[in-house]
Amino acid sequence: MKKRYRFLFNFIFKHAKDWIFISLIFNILLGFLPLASLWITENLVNEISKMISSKSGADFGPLLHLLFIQLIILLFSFSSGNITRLYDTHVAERLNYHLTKIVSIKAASVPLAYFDLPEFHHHHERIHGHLGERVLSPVKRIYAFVKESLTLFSLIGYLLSTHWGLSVLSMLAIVPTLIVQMRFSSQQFVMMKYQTPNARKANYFALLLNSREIAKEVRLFKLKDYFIQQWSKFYRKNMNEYLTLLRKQEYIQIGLYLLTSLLYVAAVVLVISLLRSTSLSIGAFVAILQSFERTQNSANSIAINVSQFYKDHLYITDLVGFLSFKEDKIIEYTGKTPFPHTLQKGIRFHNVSFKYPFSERPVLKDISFEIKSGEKVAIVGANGSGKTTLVKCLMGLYPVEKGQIYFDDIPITDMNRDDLYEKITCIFQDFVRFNLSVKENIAVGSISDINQLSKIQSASKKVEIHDLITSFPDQYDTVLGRVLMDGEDLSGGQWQKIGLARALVKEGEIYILDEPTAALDPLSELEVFEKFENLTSNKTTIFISHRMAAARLADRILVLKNGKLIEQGNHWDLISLNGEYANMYRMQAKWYE
Ligand SMILES: Nc1ncnc2c1ncn2[C@@H]1O[C@H](COP(=O)(O)OP(=O)(O)OP(=O)(O)O)[C@@H](O)[C@H]1O
Repeated sequence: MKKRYRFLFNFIFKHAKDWIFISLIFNILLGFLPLASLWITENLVNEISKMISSKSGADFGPLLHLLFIQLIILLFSFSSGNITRLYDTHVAERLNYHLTKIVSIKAASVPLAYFDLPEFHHHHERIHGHLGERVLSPVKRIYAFVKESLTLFSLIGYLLSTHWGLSVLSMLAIVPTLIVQMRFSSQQFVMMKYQTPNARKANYFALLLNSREIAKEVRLFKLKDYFIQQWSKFYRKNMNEYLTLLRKQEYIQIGLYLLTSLLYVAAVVLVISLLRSTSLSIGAFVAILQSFERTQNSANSIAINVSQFYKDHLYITDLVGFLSFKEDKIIEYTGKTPFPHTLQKGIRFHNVSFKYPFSERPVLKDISFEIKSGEKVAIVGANGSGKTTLVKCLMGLYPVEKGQIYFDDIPITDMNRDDLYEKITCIFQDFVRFNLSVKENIAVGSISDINQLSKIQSASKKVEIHDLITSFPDQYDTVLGRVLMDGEDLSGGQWQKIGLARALVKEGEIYILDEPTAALDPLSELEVFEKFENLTSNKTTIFISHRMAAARLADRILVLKNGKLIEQGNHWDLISLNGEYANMYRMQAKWYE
């Protein structure tokens, strides 16, 4: 509780200190406005009735005086809404900017394994949207509470000065309203929380229907009806539950209005009897009825604000929960040792075993091998044998469960993680095709070089994509993809060259290619690997491929099967071993006979 509100207060204080004070003063003034209004009404009505009943000439002086004050009050009351709305929106936008930034930085810095956790995604989804407004909301509610309480107590005081029964009647409606409204809010929030998984599924299907990437499949496989049906199933379930709750709440709300109206009628009866028995002025009569109505509005407003505050409180809990999201099962490397300037000995896996944090299935089983500095290694094996997982562990994206990985005898657990990412370059099989310019698409390999066009050009020349790029009217500023704007579309093979250029632009120590060449024909793939080997001649390279002809080029081949390293050696060693590799090689050789 404390932590949440410390965060909230510090955050708003840091970015909207002026708003905290100005808004409070404004609300205090607004809190007394209804009482001032009533005082004017009472006096105006009395003054007018005096004028009507007066037989001698009317004195307009006091009336004009009262009308002038009334004008000021009206002006303040009408314009206050616009001014506060504008000021609040201004501050909310400012907070939104800062919070969206904090949330995005958090999402981009958590361990990769968090993205395997549905709870992490649900959390993210719940706090999504209008962050500034929602963070400001609890403070606005407190201020509104202060404002309405001042109004309520000043008016109850006014009613009390006339008759205690009037204040009792007006207060009788407050308690049930307060309880019911608070209950409504918590029900709605609980519903939103448990509906998140279904809402995410509905959004996912809606996204599939709108996504450019899968537009081909949607048409070709006639998936439209199936996806709409799935979307509708999840959407309607949530919608029906929400509407049922809303209906129930509306019925209760009508019951509450009935109670309030009865209390109002009782108050009117009491005032009429007072008119008859005491010397109550006509102005006071009008003001009492107005103030009775106004206390009900204030009570309602207080109840809504308290109950909505509860909703806001749950939201803040979620937001702070997301910002401090931690899953104990997921360990992080927090070492400080820098990566060696140049790798001397190489990489060593020592009895490494691994299973994904939320799975019981072992993926890597007791793996040990060494890669010498500058060596070219290929990893082969059937689908799901653990090749990508092995390189993910090597890059420190997933911490290993048992065993150790060494870089020149420095354990990965001691290594500075950012330094490690800096020295290892990997192009994955599903590398991202950004809807950004060619220049950016290549420079993401080493984003600090975004303005070094000669470096970017040199990388693209090496992978022979420079000529194509310069044939575009905007050359390196040409946008790739057509989602954000009217850009150029590249073929699968051309994109892969962009991917390789991305790897080359970074001057790393270790280069990993995880099948980024899968879309190329076997001969082109072979060519790319040969070329890549030459371009990175003195660097350590690891490439994963299903094509044994490409693996032949490697100094050493590691063969994985069901998470175990079953063979290693060069092509001829493994052929003469006549094991798994030789088998795969012969099978593939047959395709080309
Ligand atoms: N994030 C994850 N969480 C849980 N299990 C995973 C995750 N990623 C991969 N796996 C599992 O780990 C096993 C090894 O997957 P991996 O991607 O390493 O195989 P691979 O040898 O690279 O396969 P392929 O040749 O098909 O790319 C698979 O059984 C896969 O289901």
